[in-house]
Amino acid sequence: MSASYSASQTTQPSNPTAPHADHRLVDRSKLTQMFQHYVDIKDKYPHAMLLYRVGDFFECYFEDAVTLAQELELSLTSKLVGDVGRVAMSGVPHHAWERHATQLVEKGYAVVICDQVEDAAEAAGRLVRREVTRILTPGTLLEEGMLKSSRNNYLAAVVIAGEHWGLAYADISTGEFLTTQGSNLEHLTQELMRLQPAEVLVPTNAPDLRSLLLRAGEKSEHLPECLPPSFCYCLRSQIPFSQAEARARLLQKFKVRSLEGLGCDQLPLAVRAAGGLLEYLEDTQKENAIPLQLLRTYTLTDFLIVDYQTRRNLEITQTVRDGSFVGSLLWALDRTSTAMGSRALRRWLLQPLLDVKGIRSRQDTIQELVENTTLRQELRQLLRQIYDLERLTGRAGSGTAHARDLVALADSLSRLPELSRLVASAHSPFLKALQKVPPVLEELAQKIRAHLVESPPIHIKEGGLIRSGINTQLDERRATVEDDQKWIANLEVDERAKTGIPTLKVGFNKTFGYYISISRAKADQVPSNYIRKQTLVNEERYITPELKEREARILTARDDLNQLEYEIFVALREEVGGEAEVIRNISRAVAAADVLCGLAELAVYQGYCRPEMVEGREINIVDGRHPVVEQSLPAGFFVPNSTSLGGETNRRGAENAEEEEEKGRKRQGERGGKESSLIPSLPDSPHPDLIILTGPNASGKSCYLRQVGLIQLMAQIGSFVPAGSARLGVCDRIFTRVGAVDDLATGQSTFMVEMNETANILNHATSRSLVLLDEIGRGTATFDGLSIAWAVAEYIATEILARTIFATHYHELNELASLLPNIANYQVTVKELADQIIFLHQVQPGGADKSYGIEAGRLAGLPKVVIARAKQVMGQIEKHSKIAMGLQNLE
Ligand SMILES: Nc1ncnc2c1ncn2[C@@H]1O[C@H](COP(=O)(O)OP(=O)(O)OP(=O)(O)O)[C@@H](O)[C@H]1O
Repeated sequence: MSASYSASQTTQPSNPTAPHADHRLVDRSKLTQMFQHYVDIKDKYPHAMLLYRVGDFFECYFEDAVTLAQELELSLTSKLVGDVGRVAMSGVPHHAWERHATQLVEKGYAVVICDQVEDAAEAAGRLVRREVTRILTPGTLLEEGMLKSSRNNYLAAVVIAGEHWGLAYADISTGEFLTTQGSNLEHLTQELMRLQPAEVLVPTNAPDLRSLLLRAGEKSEHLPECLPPSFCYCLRSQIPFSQAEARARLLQKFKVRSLEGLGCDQLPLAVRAAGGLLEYLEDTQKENAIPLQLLRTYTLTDFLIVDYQTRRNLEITQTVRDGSFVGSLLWALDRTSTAMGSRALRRWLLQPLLDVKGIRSRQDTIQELVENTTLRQELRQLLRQIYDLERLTGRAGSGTAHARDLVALADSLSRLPELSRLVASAHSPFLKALQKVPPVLEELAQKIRAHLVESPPIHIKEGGLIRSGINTQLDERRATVEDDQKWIANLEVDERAKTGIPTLKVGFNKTFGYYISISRAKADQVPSNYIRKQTLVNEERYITPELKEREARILTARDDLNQLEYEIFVALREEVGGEAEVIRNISRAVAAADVLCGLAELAVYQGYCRPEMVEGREINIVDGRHPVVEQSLPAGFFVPNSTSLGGETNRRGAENAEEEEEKGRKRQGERGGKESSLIPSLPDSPHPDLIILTGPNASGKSCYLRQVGLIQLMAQIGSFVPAGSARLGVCDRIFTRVGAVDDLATGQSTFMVEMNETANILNHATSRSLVLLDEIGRGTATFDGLSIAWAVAEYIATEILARTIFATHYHELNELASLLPNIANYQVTVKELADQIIFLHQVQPGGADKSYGIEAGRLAGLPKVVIARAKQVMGQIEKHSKIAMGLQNLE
C-alpha cells in the first residue's frame, strides 16, 4: 500500500467522541446525502487526496482532512454529519485550490478535484451536482502555477522484460510524446536520469489495481529493483501495458493503420510503454483530451551519450556543490528570450547531436545571427513578446485555459507574421523555418481578439469576457440587463425626490439582494409600499415589490448572460485546441530559433568561435576557456589554454566502434587474456590520444579538464565555443571520473565509487570517446593507487585509444610518455617565489618534475623538521621508483 495513502489513513480514535477519521468505518446509511456522495467518490480514489467543493471552499473529510491539515499546516476541525456524529474536516478557499494542490502534488500526493458543476441556486433545494473535474499527479500537471517554465515536466512509463526495456515519455503541457527501447538496464537508468521525470508509470501485479503513487525514495515490493529510487512511481495494472491493448490504443489515438509510420512497429516494449502511458492519461484526464503530438520513436545511440555521473561532474544543469542552477553550464549559456527556448536549450544540452549535418545547420544559423547584429537584436526583442505558446495551446486543448490564456496566445500568434517578415531574407535553416506562418494562425489570433475583451477576468463563469457585437443573443441579453441596471441606478434619485429623504440609498448584498436604506431617524417618513427587511443600529433596510421584480429579472438575465459568455468562450477554446498541432509545429521552430539566437548573442559577447566539425577523431582547441569559470571571473582574468588530442596519425583504431570492439576482442584472445603489451607500435604524434596533466593543487587541472569536455559538448549541440579556434571530431560519448565522494546512500566507499566509475569507462569507451579522468587511485594506499592509475592510463592509450586527459598528482605517471608515443605530458605552470607560489594557470608541454605537496605543507606552516624529514623520505621513494625502467626489465 502506498505511503501517500497510509499517511492519510488513520485508525478510528479510541476516544468515541473524537471525530471520525476513516471514511471506511462509518455507517453509510446514517450519512447525509452529500456525505454519501463524498464517500462514494473517496472509494473510487482511495490513494488520492480528495478535495470536495462545498460553497466557497474545497473541503477534505475523514483521513484526508487529517493529512491535509498536517501537510499544509492548516487547522483541523470537525463537522456534525447526520447521525454518525462528528467527522474530521479541513479545507482551503476555492480560489486558492491551485496553490494548495501544487503543494500536495510536490509532496507526492495525487489530488482529485471534485467540483460543483452547477450553481447552488440552480439546484433549488436538491443536492448540488458535483463531479470529478481534474486529477492531478506529479506527471500530469497543466496549470501554469504548477509548472516550472524553464523545464519540461515529464510523465514516463517503463516496461521491463529481463534485461530488455521499453520507455515512453510525454510532457502533457507541451505535447511531446516519445518512445524508445533498449537491451541494457543500465541505459534505462541513464535515460531516466536524463529525463528526470516527475512521475514514472510501472505495470505491476499488485493486488489493488488502482493507481498507487510511491513518493521519491519510497520502497515497494512491486517496484523493479533496477529503477532509481529518486523518482515518484505510480504502480499500474499490467493490462493496458499488454502488447495488444497498447498497440490498439496507439492506433486509435493517432488514427493510423499501422505503427510503422511511428517508427515503433518492431519495438514491442516501446509500444507497450507508450500504450500504458496513454491509458493513464485517459484515466486521469477524464474528458480533458490532451493534445499530444504524434508519437516519435528515438534511439539512444542517435545522440552523444553523456551519462549521469558525467552530466553531474560537468555541472550541465546544476552545480555539484549545492545543486544550484547558478554556476551550471545551462546558466552560463542561457540567453533565450522565451520559456519555450529555455526548455529547448536544456533538452539540447542533455541530448547533444552526433550528426555533423545537424550540428552544422545549427552553426549556420548562429553564424548568420552573429554576423547580422540588427537581425539578432530585433529577433530577440520580438521573441520576448512571445508567450509560452506550447503550454498555452496545451491548456486550450485540455480545456483548462482561461480567457487570459487565450488573449496571451492571440498576442503571441499575432507576433508570428512580424517574425516571418523579419527573417524574410534570412538564409540559414532555422530562420527559414519561420518564414511561413500558416494563415490559419493569423485568422485564429484575429478571432480571439475579436471575441475576447482586452483584459478579461480570471474566472470564466462570471461574465465580462466576450465583446459586444459577436453574438446577437448575447447583445440582446446585455441590453436588457443594462436597462434594468439603469433603472436601479435611477431609483435612488427618484426615491429621494419622492420621499424627500436626501440620505436615502440603494444598496446590494448577497443575502438580501437590492434594498433601499434609510437612516432610522427618517424611518417615519417611508412610503407605505416600502416593506421593511432588516433593522441595523442606525438604519432600516426596505424593499419594494417592483424592486424585487427587477432584481429577479436582472439576476436571471445575468446568469443567462454569464452562461452564454461561457459557452462562447468554450467554443473558442475548443477551436484553438483543434489547431494545437499547427501551433506547436511553429512553436518548436520559434523555440529553436530562440535557442540559436541566444547562443549567437552569447558568442558575440563572450567572443566564442565557430568550431570546425571534422570527420576524424581530432580535438584541436586553440586558446580554449572554461565557459562558466570565465564568466565568474573579471573580464580578461581567465587564462586560455590549448588542447590537441587524437590526431589522424594516431588512428590505429577502426572506423567505428563495432569494428573496434571486435579488434579489442581479438587482441584479448591473442594474448589469452594476458596483460597488454607495453610498447605498442604507434607512430610519434604531436596530437596524443592521452595527456597526463600534472600541477600543484588549485593550479587549474580540473578546470582545464572540464573545459575540454564542455567545449566538445557545446560544439555537439551546435553552439559556438569559448576558444580562439577549434577543429573537432564528433565524440560518441563523454566520460568523466572526477573528485571523490562517499556514496553514503549505497554504503560504498570513496574508493569503490571511484573504481566502479573507472570500470564503467574502461568497459564502454571507444576510440571515438572523450575520457576525462581527474585523480584516479587517491582513495587507497599510495602504491595501490599509483599502480592502478598507471595501468588504467596504459590500457586506455593502448587498447581503447579514447581521447583522454588524465589529471593526477602522481607525477610518476609522466614516465608513461617515454614508453607510449601517443601519451604526452602537460603541466599547469606555477611560479615559485621564496614564500609563495603564484598560479599562472597555463597549461604547457612537459610534466611537473616534482610534487608541490611538501611545498604546500611548508607554506601552511608545518614545522621545519617535519618538512625536512618529508623531503628525505621523498628522496628515498624517488630513488626506488623508476617504474618505467623496472617494468621494462620485467619484459
Ligand atoms: N585557466 C584559468 N584561468 C584563470 N583562473 C583559473 C584557470 N584555471 C583555474 N583557475 C582558477 O583556479 C581555481 C582552481 O582550479 P582547479 O580546481 O582546476 O585546480 P586543480 O589543479 O584541479 O586543484 P586540485 O588539484 O586541488 O584539485 C579555480 O577555481 C579557478 O578559479
